[in-house]
Amino acid sequence: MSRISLSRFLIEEQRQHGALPPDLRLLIETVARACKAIAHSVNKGALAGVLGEAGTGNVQGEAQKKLDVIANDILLEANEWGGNLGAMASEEMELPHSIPDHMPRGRYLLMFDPLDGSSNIDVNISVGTIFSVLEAPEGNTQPTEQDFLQPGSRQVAAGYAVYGPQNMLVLTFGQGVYGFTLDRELGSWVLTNPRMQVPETTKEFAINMSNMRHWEPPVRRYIDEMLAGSEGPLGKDYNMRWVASMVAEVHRILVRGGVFMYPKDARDPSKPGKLRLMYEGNPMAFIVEQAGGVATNGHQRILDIQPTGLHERVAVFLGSREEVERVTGYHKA
Ligand SMILES: O=P(O)(O)OC[C@H]1O[C@](O)(COP(=O)(O)O)[C@@H](O)[C@@H]1O
Ligand SMILES: [Mg+2]
Ligand SMILES: [Mg+2]
Repeated sequence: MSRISLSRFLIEEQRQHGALPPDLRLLIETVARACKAIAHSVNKGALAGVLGEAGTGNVQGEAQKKLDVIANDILLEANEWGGNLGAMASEEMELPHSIPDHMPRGRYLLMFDPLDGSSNIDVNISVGTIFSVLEAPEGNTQPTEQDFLQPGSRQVAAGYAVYGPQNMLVLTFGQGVYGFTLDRELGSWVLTNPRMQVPETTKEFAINMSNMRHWEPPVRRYIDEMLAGSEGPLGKDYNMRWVASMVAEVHRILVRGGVFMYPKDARDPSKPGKLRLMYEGNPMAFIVEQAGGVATNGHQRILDIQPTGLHERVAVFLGSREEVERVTGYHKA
C-alpha cells in the first residue's frame, strides 16, 4: 500500500481543491512539526522529567503543568519563524503574542490550547493539542486582540493532535476531515483516516456527571431520559464515557459517534460554560460539522457566536446529529 504523508496530502489538496493557499499549507506543516515535538515530550514522560506542576498559573487562574508550558513554548517557537503568521494566542497567555519585527510575518492568526486535558498528564491518559486558524483583517500587519474576535465560521483551518496509544493529527480546511497517524520510527504523519464522518445516531454520551446538581433543566431532562434507557422516552440503552480530555472525547466521537457535553452550570453564573470558545469550542465545532456532526451551545451554532474576548467560555454540545439536535431542542422548548 502506498503511504500518503501529510506533506503529499497537503500538496494534492492544494492542487485538487485550490482551497489551500501555499502559505496556509506551510503553516499547517509547521504546526504539525510542533505537535510531533510535543508528542515526543509527552511520550517520554518521567524519563524526560516533564511530569508534574510547573508551579505557575495561567490567566484563567488554573495551575499550569510543566507540559502546558513546554507545549506552549514549542508552538510559539516553531511558528514564530514559520513566516505565515501575524500573531498567536493561547490558553496559556493572557494577550496575543505578536511576531517580532525582525521575524518574517504573514497574514494568519493562530490560536491554540497547547495541551488539552492536562489533568490526565500525570496518570498516562490521552492528552492533546487543539488549534484554530483565522485570517487577519486585510492589510493589518500588527494584529491586536480585537482582530482575533471573529466567529468560528471564519476559520480557514482547524485541527487537533491526540497523544495516546497512537499519536494522531486530525485536520480540516473546510473540505472534510482527515486523520493522520504518526509513524514514530520515520517521524512522519501518515494519512490513515480519510474523510472522517460522525455517525448520525449514537448510544454513547460523554458528560461530567458529578456536576449534575448544577445543570440547567434542559440538560437534566436530557440526561434523565438517557439514563432511563430502553424503558424511557428515548427507547434505547445508552453507554457513558468521560475521559476529561476534550481531544480524546472528540476523537472517539469522530471514530464511532457519540455526544459530548460541557454545559453551562450554576457554579459560576458569570461564565457561560467551562470550555474556551476560541481554541476549544470553535476548532472542535468546525471539525465536527465538517464530519457531518452538529455543534451548539444549546441555543445556537457555536460557529455563529460573535466572540467578545480571547478567553471567553462557551457551553458545548457536539457530536452525532440526532442527539445534539435533541438536546438543543430541549433548550428551546
Ligand atoms: O475536569 P472536568 O471538569 O471534567 O473538565 C474536563 C474538561 O476540561 C478540559 O480538560 C479543559 O482543557 P485544559 O486541560 O486545556 O484546561 C477539557 O479537555 C475537558 O473536557
Ligand atoms: Mg483544553
Ligand atoms: Mg490546555
